[in-house]
Amino acid sequence: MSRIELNKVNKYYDKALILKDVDLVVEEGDFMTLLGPSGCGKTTTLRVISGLENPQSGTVSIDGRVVADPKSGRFEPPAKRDLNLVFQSYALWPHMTVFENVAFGLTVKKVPKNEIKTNVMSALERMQIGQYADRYPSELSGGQQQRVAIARAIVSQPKILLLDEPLSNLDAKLRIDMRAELKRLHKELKTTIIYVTHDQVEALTLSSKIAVYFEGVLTQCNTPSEIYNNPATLRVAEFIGNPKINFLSGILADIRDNQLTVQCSFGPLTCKNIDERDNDSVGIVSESSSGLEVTVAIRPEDILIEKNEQDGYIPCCVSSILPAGSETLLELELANSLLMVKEVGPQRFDVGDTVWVHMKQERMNLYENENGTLIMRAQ
Ligand SMILES: Nc1ncnc2c1ncn2[C@@H]1O[C@H](COP(=O)(O)OP(=O)(O)OP(=O)(O)O)[C@@H](O)[C@H]1O
Repeated sequence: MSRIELNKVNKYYDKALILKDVDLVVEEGDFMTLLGPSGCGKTTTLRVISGLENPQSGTVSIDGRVVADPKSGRFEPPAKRDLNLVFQSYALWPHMTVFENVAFGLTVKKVPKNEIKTNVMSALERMQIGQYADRYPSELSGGQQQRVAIARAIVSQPKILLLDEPLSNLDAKLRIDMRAELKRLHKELKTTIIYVTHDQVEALTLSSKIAVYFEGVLTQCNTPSEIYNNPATLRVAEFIGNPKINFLSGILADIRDNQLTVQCSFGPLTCKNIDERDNDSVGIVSESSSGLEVTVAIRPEDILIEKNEQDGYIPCCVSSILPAGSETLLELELANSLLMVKEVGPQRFDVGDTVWVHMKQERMNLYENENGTLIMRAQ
């Protein structure tokens, strides 16, 4: 187990600034996922942590030991950082058997032969590929090769495992199987894992923490449930969740008696006032905020839908229906907005129906339009 800390890390490739003042703490035993769109700097962060790249400024520390600090010229090479990196491409040696591939690092370190055998077989068994020890990589499926790559990374029992999109070459079913195996592996080995993906489902399923990046800026780092329920910015809210979160824009109209009213094109929406909530990271909504242009964000599963008129419900028209087995997605027209609603269970409505919706007050997040930041969080 190990703790990793990045402090104000800036990384340039040529003149392009790729990582911008990145502060990131990965606690011992964390399964930290770096999540973000293509090109946002996830792999670069892994490379800086591993020592394959040196930042131009800022520091990288492992267990309190500074391993990179351009200011003082300190730079510890990858081999001394007690970590292992698995790339998206498995990079197995084609002329070596599975056993030899996994044993390679230990052989180079001149570990005694019987110890190598025990450790390699234990890593292969852990990845459930012991029976393939004598095969060559070309005789294995993509998923099996991926397991060999992970076995090779864990055989030396590194304190830190860095995984760069390790499941991206697998088909959908294998990805799900391998996710479960990675989760089990993390639980068993208790290694600190830093995992790169642009697949949000993977991130939400596997991680103890998620760091969301956009264009080299670390925008939010928190638990999967906090990232999902209380995204720090409109951009994080839009990026996380499938189907996408609903945004309803309006003007902050009234703040009183712990009630906050946003005037939207279809009428007023009432949310609970921040006074009832205690989170320092959220901006304060005061009476002087009246008139502010804001966006209410609410997830499709947090909207109740009824066939008949109900007190406090808003009428909408069903514009499209997407049945998806155990759930149904409905697109509703609400004034000039479209609202996506997720209903568990079979389809109850038809296109053209008038339905009545209720948005759960306690599930609404409120963002200031000007800078896109969260000013009032859902509970
Ligand atoms: N060796 C390099 N030289 C120059 N630019 C690079 C180099 N490596 C990466 N970049 C650029 O740095 C940016 C961040 O790349 P990085 O690989 O960290 O992104 P990523 O978030 O991992 O993306 P992806 O999800 O597509 O793998 C990209 O714009 C990329 O083109």
